[in-house]
Amino acid sequence: MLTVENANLHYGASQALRGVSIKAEMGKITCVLGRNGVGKSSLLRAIVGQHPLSAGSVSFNGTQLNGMAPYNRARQGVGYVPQGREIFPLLTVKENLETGYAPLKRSERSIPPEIFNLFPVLQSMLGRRGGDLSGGQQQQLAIGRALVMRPQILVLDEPTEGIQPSIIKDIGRAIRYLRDSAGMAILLVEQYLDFCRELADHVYIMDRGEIVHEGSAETLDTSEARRHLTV
Ligand SMILES: Nc1ncnc2c1ncn2[C@@H]1O[C@H](COP(=O)(O)OP(=O)(O)OP(=O)(O)O)[C@@H](O)[C@H]1O
Repeated sequence: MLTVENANLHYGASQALRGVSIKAEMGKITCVLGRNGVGKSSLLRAIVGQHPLSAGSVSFNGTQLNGMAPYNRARQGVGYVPQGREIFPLLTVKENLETGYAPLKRSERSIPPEIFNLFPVLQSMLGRRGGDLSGGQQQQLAIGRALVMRPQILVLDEPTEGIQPSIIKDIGRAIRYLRDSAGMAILLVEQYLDFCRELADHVYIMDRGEIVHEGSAETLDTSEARRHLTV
């Protein structure tokens, strides 16, 4: 289980997270909903080690991650799909996937065939440049790259952003498969309420750097959620 406790995060004098506590259980999909600028990406950056917390803690399956470099968090099993996907446009699809090898030992460096079962388009485009792929294909590539290191938790930053509905369905299916077959923990942040409701087991709503609501996806009060999602 991933546990974030009483997390504060600052950019200079401006505070982006205020006492945030969340949990993401193994074999469950946890979604943090919130509109633009409420601190969702900051929370994920703190979890993967791209920005330090000014107070609070992050732990995964009992190991404290605070102060640990991002590549060591990856070795602990934390996989990350950043907002905007961050695909290398001039590298091929295969080379982009191979960048996921970095935290692995030499003997472990292979692309799990499961990635191509989840996203067949990646296999058919292995030799194409990342920059030639559509936004949806790039999102599938970014998820594939994170899976190369065989994570135990997958952390995704707005996986539906700017993506056509058919590919959103494929991504939802892949996320469910990872939860059900591998017992992976999935933590995703989203603004897209329906995607979150259909997919998540547990939902948090974030507003202005704070968690303002928490509960199971089934009991989520959608009008309350929408109130926090509209400006
Ligand atoms: N590098 C930075 N330097 C200064 N302020 C930042 C930085 N990154 C984010 N912020 C500010 O921190 C707050 C939270 O931003 P964050 O990106 O975490 O929100 P978000 O909910 O992920 O929004 P979005 O969906 O737009 O990414 C915002 O007010 C934002 O302007």
